[in-house]
Amino acid sequence: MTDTIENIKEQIASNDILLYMKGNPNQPMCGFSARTVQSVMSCGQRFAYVDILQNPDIRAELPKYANWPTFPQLWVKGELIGGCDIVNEMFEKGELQTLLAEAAPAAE
Ligand SMILES: N[C@@H](CCC(=O)N[C@@H](CS)C(=O)NCC(=O)O)C(=O)O
Ligand code: FES
Repeated sequence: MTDTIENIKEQIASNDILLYMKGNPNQPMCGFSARTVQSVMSCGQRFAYVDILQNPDIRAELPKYANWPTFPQLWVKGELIGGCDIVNEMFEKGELQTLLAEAAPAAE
């Protein structure tokens, strides 16, 4: 359990844009994850993802660590932004684009 939390902390610390989702960006396994990854991809920044269906330990522990009960979860610069509803609302307002552009590492 502690290893899982350490692993989660490491993932969050080392990825400025990180999406915990069901399935992967090319093949989401749930409508909530599908809609969220669509918005994130539309912002055009590189992002990391973790498929929680392949990582049941993370699926079990992250909701407690994050104090957020469901997936997907979008984390930006070490902070939980939210799930499907929040991310899509931000996208529609144009806020997600700005947030991710500011978080993305400068192009190399
Ligand atoms: N309203 C939520 C919808 C997400 C949701 O309800 N996710 C459920 C079904 S995919 C979930 O993660 N359940 C816990 C689990 O499957 O581990 C959001 O905005 O993200
Ligand atoms: S897997 Fe059933 S609602 Fe997401």
